[in-house]
Amino acid sequence: MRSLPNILVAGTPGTGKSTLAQQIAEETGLEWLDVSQIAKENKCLEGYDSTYGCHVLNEEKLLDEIEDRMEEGGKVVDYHGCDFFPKRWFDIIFVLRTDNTVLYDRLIGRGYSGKKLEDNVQCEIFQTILDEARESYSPEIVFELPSNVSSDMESNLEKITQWVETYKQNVIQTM
Ligand SMILES: Nc1ncnc2c1ncn2[C@@H]1O[C@H](COP(=O)(O)OP(=O)(O)O)[C@@H](O)[C@H]1O
Repeated sequence: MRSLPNILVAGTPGTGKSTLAQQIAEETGLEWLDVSQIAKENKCLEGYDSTYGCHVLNEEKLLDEIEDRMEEGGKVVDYHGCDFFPKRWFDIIFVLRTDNTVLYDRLIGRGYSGKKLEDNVQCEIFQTILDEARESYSPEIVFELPSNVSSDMESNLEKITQWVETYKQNVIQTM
């Protein structure tokens, strides 16, 4: 058991991952690894996908980049995909879920349109990320959390903070 847990926050773009991950870090003292930023800074992005208007992630390079920090424990990672991370890295996975109409408005607000908008809303409708998480990790460590309104965010933060506290207590008891 790691002395501090690693948490993955997954979900379709716009479901609130980076907002929640930052709040978890502030509240619990765990360190937020901003994977998108780390990928940019360390040249882990290559090629350009014109349909989605984004760069293609070199997953192996990103994993090498964050491996040492992940092995230390005490990290919060947020990313839309979750199947390419080593299974051993995470103690718990939260998948944020947002109603399609709410998500649609958030993505429009972010400037998404056309196929990029449609595909992301469909990804949420078909619970693609939740299925991916359940297939990639033990289902008992994968939790689905609603993320429609700000009170959802607050209650998610409270639950996760409580979980981290319980984890720390269990570590102390097993020492
Ligand atoms: N539960 C929520 N209630 C209200 N607004 C939210 C909620 N979750 C996210 N948002 C808003 O939606 C937008 C996208 O959130 P963000 O954290 O960037 O999503 P992601 O990292 O999943 O792409 C932000 O403007 C954020 O404030």
